[in-house]
Amino acid sequence: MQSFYRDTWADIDLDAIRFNMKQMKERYPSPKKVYAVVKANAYGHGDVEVAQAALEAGADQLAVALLDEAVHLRKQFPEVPILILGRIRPEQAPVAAEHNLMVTIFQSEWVLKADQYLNEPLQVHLKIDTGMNRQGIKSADEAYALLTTMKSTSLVLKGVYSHLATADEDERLLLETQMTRFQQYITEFQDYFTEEVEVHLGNSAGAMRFPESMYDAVRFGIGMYGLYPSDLVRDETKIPLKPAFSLQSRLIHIKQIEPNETISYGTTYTAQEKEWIGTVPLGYGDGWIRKLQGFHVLVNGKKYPIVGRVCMDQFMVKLDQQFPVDTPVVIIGEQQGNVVTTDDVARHLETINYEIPCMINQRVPRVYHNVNK
Ligand SMILES: Cc1ncc(COP(=O)(O)O)c(CNc2conc2O)c1O
Repeated sequence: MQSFYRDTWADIDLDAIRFNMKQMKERYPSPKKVYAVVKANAYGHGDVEVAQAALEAGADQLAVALLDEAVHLRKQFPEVPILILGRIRPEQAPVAAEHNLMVTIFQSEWVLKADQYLNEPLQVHLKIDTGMNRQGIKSADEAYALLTTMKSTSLVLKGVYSHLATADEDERLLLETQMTRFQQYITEFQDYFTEEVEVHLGNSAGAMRFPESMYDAVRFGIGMYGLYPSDLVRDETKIPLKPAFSLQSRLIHIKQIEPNETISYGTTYTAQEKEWIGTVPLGYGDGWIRKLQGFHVLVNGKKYPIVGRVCMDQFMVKLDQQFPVDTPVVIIGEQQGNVVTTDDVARHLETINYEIPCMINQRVPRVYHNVNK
């Protein structure tokens, strides 16, 4: 039963999520662990639905960015290990402990402050910054100070990890530097990083390219959604992935305009001849931004250009014939053997595929397919 009224929606294929997770599990089998990275509402796909499908397909644990995301998922998944990748506030440590969440730490002062609020154990993963320069401790001295400080607290070390900045690129210097630095920490602090401490380093690119060098667990994000971290990873690994996200709509209006008539705000498009113009109910109010003027969509299996400025709720396309109202429009996905990919949209916007499903906001309903397995 459809629970929305509008003529635009995103189809999420949960069988694709399962297929992609199985590809990762095949290349990185148990007892190694795979985190399904479902932060940012599962990269715009829907965190609960994706987490459920990923777990069905063999994912061992979940990773999110925010305490808010983790608490939301804990309500749906009472037993699954959940790691928060971002920093939470020290005063929120009891919330994480109460919900049995794993928290990322990398500041000694945080450890001391959080412990003042805690009256039960809190599971933590130590983040090491080996070159991403975003979060993490930066030296062995810092690591020693933090681990020493931890001894007298309620914090329980459950993991140690780092994040790779260029695993998706044909760049070896920083990649090898990061891997070497990480191993140096693992060796130097082996008395702290015992069997119970999970060691993890890989994102999708690291996990797909170098599974044998990825320690105890990998954090599988973009690949789970059927998108490659880069063309290099796709071509080098040849791992088959199936895109889970497609974006559908219908023509809500079609008319013919005369030569020299203009389209939309600011008259940035002028018809050169009699032209059929269709209106599609998606706009920058949905995250389909104005820079997508000049991109294209599929109607009847053929690519047609977006003409004139994208509005808040609609955009216009130049057609080559009259189509009836309600004619299906594929904005991202396949139609009659033709395809517009998330990568095509990313290329037009001079960005990466990660950003595209994330940018399509929650005014666009997500419709889940192949839910129960
Ligand atoms: C710490 C950490 N681990 C794993 C992942 C998963 O990476 P993947 O999707 O390439 O597999 C991310 C993704 N973080 C981001 C992806 O894009 N921008 C980010 O900050 C991350 O920040």
